[in-house]
Amino acid sequence: MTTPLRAGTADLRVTELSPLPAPDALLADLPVSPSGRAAVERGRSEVAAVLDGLDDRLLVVVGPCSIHDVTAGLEYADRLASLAGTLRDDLLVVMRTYFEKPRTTVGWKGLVNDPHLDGSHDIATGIATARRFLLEVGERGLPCATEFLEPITPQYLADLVSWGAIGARTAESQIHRQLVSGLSMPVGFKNGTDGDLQVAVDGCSAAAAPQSFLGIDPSGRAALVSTAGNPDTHLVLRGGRTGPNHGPEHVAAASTRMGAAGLNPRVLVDASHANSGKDHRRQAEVARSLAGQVASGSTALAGVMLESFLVEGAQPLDVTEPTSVLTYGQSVTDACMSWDTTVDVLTTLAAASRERSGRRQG
Ligand SMILES: O=C[C@H](O)[C@H](O)COP(=O)(O)O
Ligand SMILES: C=C(OP(=O)(O)O)C(=O)O
Repeated sequence: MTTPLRAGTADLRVTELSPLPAPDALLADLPVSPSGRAAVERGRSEVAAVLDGLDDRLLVVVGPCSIHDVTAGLEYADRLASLAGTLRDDLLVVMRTYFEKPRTTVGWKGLVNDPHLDGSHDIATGIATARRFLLEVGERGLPCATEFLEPITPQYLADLVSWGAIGARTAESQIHRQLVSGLSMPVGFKNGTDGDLQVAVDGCSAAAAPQSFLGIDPSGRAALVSTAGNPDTHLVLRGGRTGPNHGPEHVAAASTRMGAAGLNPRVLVDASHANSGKDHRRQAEVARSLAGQVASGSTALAGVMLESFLVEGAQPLDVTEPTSVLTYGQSVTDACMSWDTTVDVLTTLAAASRERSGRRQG
C-alpha cells in the first residue's frame, strides 16, 4: 500500500511513499526475551567498563562488513560465540551486525534497505529481518555492534545493540551527533574519510551534550526528541585518504587530542578500511601490529575493530542480476578475513591483552 503523493510544488521528484509499521508494532511482534535483554545490558556495561579502563580486557568488535545472508551470519555468530567464550578472560568480543551501509556514491545499502538484494528495497522486511537477527545473536550471549545510519532505524533496533558506530561519512553530520546524544549504548565516532580526526572529536563533544531535534516516537509519529547526552562516546581510528593511522604514534596523538578536549582518551583502532587499504590480508597484518602495541603496554588502545566472515575476500553484488549465485559466507561489501585467520588474530590479540594485564599487575 502506498500513500498518495501531494499535488502542487512539493514531492515533484518523489516517486512513491510507502508507510512502514510503527516501531512499537515491530517490538511487540519481535520482543526481546529476558535473557536477550540481560545480554544487551551486560554487553553495554562491559564495553563501557573497558572504555573507562575499569576492565583491562581488550575490546574486539569483529564480524562481517555487512550481514547479507542471515544463515551464514548466524553460522558465523555460532563460531564467534564459542571462540569469545574461550578468550573471555582477555578479550571482550562484540559481533559486528551491520545492516546499513553508507556508500561513497551508490551501491547496495545493506539488509535494512534491500533485504532481497535485488533492488526492491523492501525496507519493512529488512527492518524485521535485522531485528530477528539481533535477537538470535543475543540468544547466543554475544553483544551486538552496528553502525547507525538512518536516523529512524534506532527506534526499531537500538534496544538490541551494545555498541554503536557513527561512520567516517557521517561523523560530521549534526543529525548523527544528535542521534548519538540519545542512544543508550557506548558509541564510537570514526575519523573522516580524509583522515581528519577533528570531525570525530567534535562529534564526541556534540553527542555528549543534551540535544533537541526532530525524530519519531515509538508509535511512528513525528516528535520533538530531547536527550540527556551520551557520556560513553569515543574515537575510532580507521585511516584516511592521507594514509593509515594505526601506528603507536597515531594512537598516542589521538589519545592526547581526545584528553585535551575533555573526552575519553582511550581509543579503538579499525584494522580495516583505510588502515588496510580494504585488503583483508593487510588487515590481518595491521591487527597483529596492534597486538604488538597492546603487548608492549599501550593503555591508550582500548579496542580493535576487524572485518571477518566465513570465507576470505569479497564478491561483487549486482542487484540487477538477482539470479546470480553468491559464494556462501563471503562478504558482498568490503573484503573480510577468513574464519581461520580470525581465530589466529583473536588468539594473538588475547595473548597481547594478557601480557598487558600482567604488566599492569606486575
Ligand atoms: O564498510 C563498507 C564500505 O567501506 C563503505 O560502505 C563504503 O563503501 P563504498 O566505497 O564501496 O561505497
Ligand atoms: C563503513 C564502515 O566504516 P567507515 O565508516 O570507516 O568507512 C564500516 O565499518 O562498515
